[in-house]
Amino acid sequence: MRRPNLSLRQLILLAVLVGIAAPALVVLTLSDRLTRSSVEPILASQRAAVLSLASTSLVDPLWVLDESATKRAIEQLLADASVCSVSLLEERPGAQELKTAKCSQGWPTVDMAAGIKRDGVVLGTLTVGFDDGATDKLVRERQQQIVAIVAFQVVLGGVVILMVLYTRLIRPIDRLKRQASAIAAREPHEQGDWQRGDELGELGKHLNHAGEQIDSLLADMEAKNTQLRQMAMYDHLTQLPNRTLFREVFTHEAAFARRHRHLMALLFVDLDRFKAINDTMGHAAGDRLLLVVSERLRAAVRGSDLVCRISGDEFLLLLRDAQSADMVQATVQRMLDSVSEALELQGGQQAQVTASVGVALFPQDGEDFDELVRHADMAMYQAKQDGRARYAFYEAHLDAALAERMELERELAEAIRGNQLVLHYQPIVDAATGVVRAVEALVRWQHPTRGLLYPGAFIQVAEESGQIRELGAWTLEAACQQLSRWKSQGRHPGSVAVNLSASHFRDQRLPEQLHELIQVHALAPGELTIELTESTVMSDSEASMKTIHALRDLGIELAVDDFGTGYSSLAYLKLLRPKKLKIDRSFVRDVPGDHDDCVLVRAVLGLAHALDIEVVAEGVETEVQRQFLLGEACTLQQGYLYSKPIPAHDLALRLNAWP
Ligand SMILES: Nc1nc2c(ncn2[C@@H]2O[C@@H]3COP(=O)(O)O[C@H]4[C@@H](O)[C@H](n5cnc6c(=O)[nH]c(N)nc65)O[C@@H]4COP(=O)(O)O[C@H]3[C@H]2O)c(=O)[nH]1
Repeated sequence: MRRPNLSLRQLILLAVLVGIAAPALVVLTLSDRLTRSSVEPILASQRAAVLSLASTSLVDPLWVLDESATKRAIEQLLADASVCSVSLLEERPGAQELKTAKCSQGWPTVDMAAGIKRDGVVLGTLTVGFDDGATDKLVRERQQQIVAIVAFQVVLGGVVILMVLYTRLIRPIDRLKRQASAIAAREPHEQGDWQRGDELGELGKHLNHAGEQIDSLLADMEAKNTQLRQMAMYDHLTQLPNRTLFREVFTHEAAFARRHRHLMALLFVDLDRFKAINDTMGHAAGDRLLLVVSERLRAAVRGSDLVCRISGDEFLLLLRDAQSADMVQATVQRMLDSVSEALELQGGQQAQVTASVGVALFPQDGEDFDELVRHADMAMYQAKQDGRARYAFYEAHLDAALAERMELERELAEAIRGNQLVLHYQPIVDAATGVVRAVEALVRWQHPTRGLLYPGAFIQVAEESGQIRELGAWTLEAACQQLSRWKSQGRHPGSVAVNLSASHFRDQRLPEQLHELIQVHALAPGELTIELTESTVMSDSEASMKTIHALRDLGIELAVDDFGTGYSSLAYLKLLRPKKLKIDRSFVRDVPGDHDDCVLVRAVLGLAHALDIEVVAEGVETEVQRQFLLGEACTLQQGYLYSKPIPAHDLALRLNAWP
């Protein structure tokens, strides 16, 4: 059976009512019987006493037959309030029964009789009719008293119990309930003042404590939630929205723009050569630069436009109400100008960075976020291809070629990290003796689907995407490791040459890194040759020269690669003082048949000998070329005539065979 759903207050009230009123009712119900049972013996003994007294008072008058005294005694008896009627029957012969009554006919009476005796002689019988209505009256009076007492008890008991229960139980429980509800509903609530030492006081104190803990947990959770939301939706460095939030806002705005036929522009901004700046100036400087750039981007657009950072040096911007392509163009140009202004980094370092921007318009260049971002990304690539520090609008025909190129970049990043790169080695031989003097490490990419790729297929991509630094680091590590392994196997190929490109030389930390590498692999500095091209030295010559000098100071050898193909500056050659010059194979290819090439080779050899620089002829494919070069005292030669670049394992077998 379901219990009625009563509140505590109702239940207590009910309990009090039942607990107090029920006994009272029982008392009242039984009071008639109880009163009667207590009153009746009293009345009976009173009546017996009256009867006995009356019969005693009649003894003498009856003995002496004094009629008047008998009457007086009977009248006296009749005067008693409890007596209704008196009847006297004398025992003497001829005596008449004497009957007197004062109550009306039919009045309830209780008749009691007693014999009147003297010296054992029965003189008569006295019968007294006692008023039975007196019993009821007495019982009623008693009952009224009981009712009054019970009522007083019920009221007083009820009031006292209810007051105590209300002040000591119901009210505190109400307070506890309110406090607990406020805690549960996470409403602001005050601590209860629980001074009392009973169970409710204890409970109140526990609730206060629990409330405090819940408040602090909630505050903690709130703070964590805010932090998580901040982390999930905003970039931690610049505090700009991140891609997730940008996508949300874009989706919302796109629906609005579609309804109101507004034009929106999505801008993909990528900083040019940021990675190089980050690597050369350090990460703190890179972070500061990103902060300044993000400020500039924000300032260049309207407050209602959205700027977000999606990764290292990439930003997305949403121009909500673009109005026209011309307006977008003006905004983007303003933005590019602002970004490229010189800025001061910590410690007064000056820096300058430019950005390439790709623009895709909504809805014409893409219906959804991913498509639009992809197209803006492609347009940004186009801007990079066009020479950086500029913008390009997405055009449908960009798709195929750029997508392929971007895919290649992504794959290359995976390749560098996923160990898909391998080094092949090509010996540099003393043509007079056939002894291997050195090996050049040349990188290959073991592509998972396209087979072995040669540097021509990916070095430029690595250069342009900034991945060349990572690739170079990998090559240096792998080459040094290999040389060290050969050495430990007793097969020393002289030294190993590694190609590094211009951006490596802009990094002032390169000497330190190479020094560490040499130490780790227990190589002598002279066992590592760095090949660089003339154009490397020419670009950003001041910074590169600093690095080059530091390398030379370390004892690391330098070789100028492809000599003769760049803007050969003799002044630089003097400054560089490389250990080796490598005559480009385009000059070797046609010797001795081509007179000009022969003159050029001789000139280079003459110059190098004068400056005490060794010369390596590249691309030697034929015996005739070998003989010609030997005849010109160019003994160090490299080319297919001796060996193509081959895997380390194959080269080791060859080294066994060579003197
Ligand atoms: N036709 C012909 N070619 C010959 C002959 N002997 C050698 N070669 C090729 O000439 C290139 C010599 O390397 P390089 O001038 O440093 O030119 C290299 C170098 O500038 C660059 N490269 C290679 N590996 C790396 C690397 O690890 N880092 C960087 N930054 N560049 C690299 O890629 C260029 C091309 O490398 P590869 O394709 O391996 O091409 C190699 C080699 O296979 C020959 O007798 N005839």
